[in-house]
Amino acid sequence: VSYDTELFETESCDSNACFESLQGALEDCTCNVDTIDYFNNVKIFPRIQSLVSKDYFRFYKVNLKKECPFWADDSRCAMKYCHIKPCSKDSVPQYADGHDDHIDESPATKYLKETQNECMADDDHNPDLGYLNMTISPASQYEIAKWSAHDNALENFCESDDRDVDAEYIDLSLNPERYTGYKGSSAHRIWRSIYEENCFRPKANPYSSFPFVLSSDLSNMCLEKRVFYRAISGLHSSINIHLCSKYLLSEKTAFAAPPEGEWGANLVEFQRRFDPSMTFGEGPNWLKNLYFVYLLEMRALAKAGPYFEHEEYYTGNHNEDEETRQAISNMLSVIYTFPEHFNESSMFNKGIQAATLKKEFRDHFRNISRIMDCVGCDKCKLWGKLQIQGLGTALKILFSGRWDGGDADPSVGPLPLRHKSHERLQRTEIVALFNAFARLSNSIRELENFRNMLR
Ligand SMILES: Cc1cc2nc3c(=O)[nH]c(=O)nc-3n(C[C@H](O)[C@H](O)[C@H](O)COP(=O)(O)OP(=O)(O)OC[C@H]3O[C@@H](n4cnc5c(N)ncnc54)[C@H](O)[C@@H]3O)c2cc1C
Repeated sequence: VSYDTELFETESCDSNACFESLQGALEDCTCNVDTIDYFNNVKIFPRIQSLVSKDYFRFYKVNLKKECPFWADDSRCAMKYCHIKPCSKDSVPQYADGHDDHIDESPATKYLKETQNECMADDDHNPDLGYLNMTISPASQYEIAKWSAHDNALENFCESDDRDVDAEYIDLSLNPERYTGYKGSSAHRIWRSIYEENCFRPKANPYSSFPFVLSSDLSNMCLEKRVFYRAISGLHSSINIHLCSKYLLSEKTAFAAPPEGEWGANLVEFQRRFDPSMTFGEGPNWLKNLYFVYLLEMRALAKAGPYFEHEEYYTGNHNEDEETRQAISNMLSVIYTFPEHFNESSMFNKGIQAATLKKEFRDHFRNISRIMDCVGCDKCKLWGKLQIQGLGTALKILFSGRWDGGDADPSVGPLPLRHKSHERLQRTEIVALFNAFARLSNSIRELENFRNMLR
């Protein structure tokens, strides 16, 4: 299948085709799209959005300066107006020299082949739109210092970059996920590498370009590999829905535009990305994958519910901490009532191979989180890292085994809904999981807006 770029240059049709196919069963779970639409838009969306505006969830500690382990630093070499000539032979590490056709699978060279021609792609970046606002008020800084002291006193077993010297708190409310102008070969290299990390492509990639995986091939994959692909694809959809719903409609310099520029929903952009006629029929499947990853994360929240209900949510402000805990309990009580949770017990249970597959699953996911350090736009990197860490936390709850057993609640039928566990999560994991779920919830809500625009 070759990718016909002309398709993307045609005017978008005003058909409702992406929504016509976006209904009914989701596959790999018992649920359907309409059930989730109603449940999310009416019950979950208002609760989770209010929750993530609380201080505990508003500040996310992350290291955005980590070097990309796979290719020469993209953001530096692709920056507009950079006076140092980007990617001159001397500035590129020896392994990226481009003369060696030999490809090995060591991390540093794994994705190298594509990097070599792409460092000059200056037009793919707009530093203004990708600008990350690092402001934290002095009062917040003081409070945050107290949080760190509190957290450091706890035992921590998981590796994450919030302890790196370069890790910094970022106020998520100052940096909404929206259109940044990050596109072209640099963004494609990231997505391609991520899908390549999905060892789980059904066959050696026969496609000369996009799409990386055809949905018709998914039925040849085992459930675990399909779940992996669908989770990543669902996240991809969510990111792209956000950039369509918060699109830069007119620049600040345009006549009569507000000083910030005018931001809002761009239906043509949405259709270009999801209409079946523009995506080899794949768009509606990519949207279904969004619902799928939403179910996955919601199930993780339910499973670790007893733990979340009793976590401290420490910010030093006792009243706010208590409010946060109550808001979480309230949202979880709604989540517990969802009738058709994703059932992870059907995964990784087929004999000896299951353990190997599980390890592979985890390793591949870790690699994806490392690829996030290669994203060449700080704002995209921030939200990419957060959402991958959130999804990783959900997978850990579902599949590490550490949240199984205990006192599961048998009153809810064959799938024990919530499990007591003595495991703890780090602050960044909790912040990432709830914010990631809030992003997915917001995407499903935004789909409703696009659906209404097409009526
Ligand atoms: C981690 C990350 C975060 C980003 N964050 C932002 C952001 O905050 N704001 C912003 O404006 N841009 C962001 N981008 C860029 C954005 O995702 C697109 O890459 C960019 O807009 C170019 O879009 P495109 O139409 O060329 O297709 P892309 O989205 O780049 O996709 C490449 C190809 O993948 C296939 N594909 C598309 N969607 C799916 C799917 N859901 N499942 C499976 N396959 C799919 C298609 O064949 C498509 O042609 C981010 C990119 C990355 C990698």
